[in-house]
Amino acid sequence: KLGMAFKKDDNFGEWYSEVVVNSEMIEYYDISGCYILRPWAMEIWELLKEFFDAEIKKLKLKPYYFPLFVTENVLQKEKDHIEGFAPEVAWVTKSGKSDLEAPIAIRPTSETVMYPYFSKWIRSHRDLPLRCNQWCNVVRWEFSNPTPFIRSREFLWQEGHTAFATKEEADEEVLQILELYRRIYEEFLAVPVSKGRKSEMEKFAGGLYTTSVEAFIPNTGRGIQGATSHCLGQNFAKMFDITFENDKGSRSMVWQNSWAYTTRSIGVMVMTHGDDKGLVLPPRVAPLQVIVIPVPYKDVDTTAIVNECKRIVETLEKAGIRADLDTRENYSPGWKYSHWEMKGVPLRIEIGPKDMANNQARVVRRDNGAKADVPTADLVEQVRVLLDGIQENLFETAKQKRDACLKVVNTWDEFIAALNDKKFILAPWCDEEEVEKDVKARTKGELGAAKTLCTPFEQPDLPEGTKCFASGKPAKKWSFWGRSY
Ligand SMILES: O=C1CCCN[C@@H]1CCCn1cnc2ccccc2c1=O
Repeated sequence: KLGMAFKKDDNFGEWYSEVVVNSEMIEYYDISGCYILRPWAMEIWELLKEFFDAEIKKLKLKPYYFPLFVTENVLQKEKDHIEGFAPEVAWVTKSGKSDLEAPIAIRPTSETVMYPYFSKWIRSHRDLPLRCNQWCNVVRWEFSNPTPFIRSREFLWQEGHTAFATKEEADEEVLQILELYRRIYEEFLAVPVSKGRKSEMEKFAGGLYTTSVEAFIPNTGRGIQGATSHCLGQNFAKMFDITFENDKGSRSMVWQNSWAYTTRSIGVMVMTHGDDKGLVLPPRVAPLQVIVIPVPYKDVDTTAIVNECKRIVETLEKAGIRADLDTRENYSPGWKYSHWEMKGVPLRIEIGPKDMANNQARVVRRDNGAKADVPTADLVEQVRVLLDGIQENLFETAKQKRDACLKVVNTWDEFIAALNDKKFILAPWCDEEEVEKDVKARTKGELGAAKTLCTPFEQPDLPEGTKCFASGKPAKKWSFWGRSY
């Protein structure tokens, strides 16, 4: 498939669907909200997993795999965590023609699957900290508009579940994991995010507090939660009787965390960097960083050109660069340029007779189209410099675009104007939940209501007497507000 039918700034939804399909990341499936993840997506997921897994192993996380299924009564165990989510739970009710005795739920998350066993495994403080991570799929049978990677009824994630003897240890880990999520987004996906704390209304109801990294999509003017790291306090310990014998010989409840990032992160990257030629991949997550294309010429020795391409690919691969060549004879060089641009490959190397004669390679950047003739002797070094330059340029460009959407407001009218202008809003808030609910009520409409996205850890100065933009009461903090995914 060559060329895009939709432009990013004209029809974002159609553009996005076209990019994820034409770049061969996604194949649509015949069940709504379910998608096939093809190698071009899975290889990105695997590159992120490689980084994250290595980092959490340094934090002493151990790999587990728990069952996909959970019984009804165990799922209902923690009331406030389930309330509101119940409609999304998918149930198995039959096997073959016969009904199951009792319906079995498919995990939408694994707290209730795991914690009865945490209770069994944790006896004394010597069993702590317990640090459990699993890479798996979860199912949430949502009904709002399904979007590849961003909102699907099944998705892949990692979920970490940890238990500590003290709140201090839990508090520390919440932030260590949140920093890893920031690195996933900013250092790998080249997407700027804001670290902060969710409001009492937006947090995970079953927990004590929720922190998150929040991204923003300028084209739609919507915030999007990138990843989340909760301190659960002792709520689940109470429900599932997860206690340990403390040094006074009595029993104490553990302090727990749970945290996750999902395949949604890939969708955020696509939305952030993609352009009207298709996907644009940050080199650190590109399954292929360099594509080498022979440009044969009539009555010129094509074999020599193809051999030079092979030599270049081998040299790059030996240097740890993910490279390949496209020698398909039934496609023109021009067709190949468009094809690999659609797939977002960061660098293209063209080798024609002139390049051969001059012992050079024509190197073309996907992010800004810049072309350079590089002596083949310097190729590895120059490719590394270019790949780092692309990674940096994509992040800086995304950061500038996101910051250009940021609007600081002080009054309701400014807030509404900014909301209608698709801005990422920073506003002084009195921190009252009634006001949060009121803002939702006053902004609901077909685009969805505005809500708090997070209260950023980095708080701008809040002068004495600053008033809440919505209630006029004394403001207590600056918070990010906006419509969201
Ligand atoms: O975020 C995380 C991080 C990873 C572990 N789980 C927590 C909290 C999940 C919250 N949640 C989200 N959707 C749900 C859907 C159905 C049932 C339950 C739930 C549910 O508990």
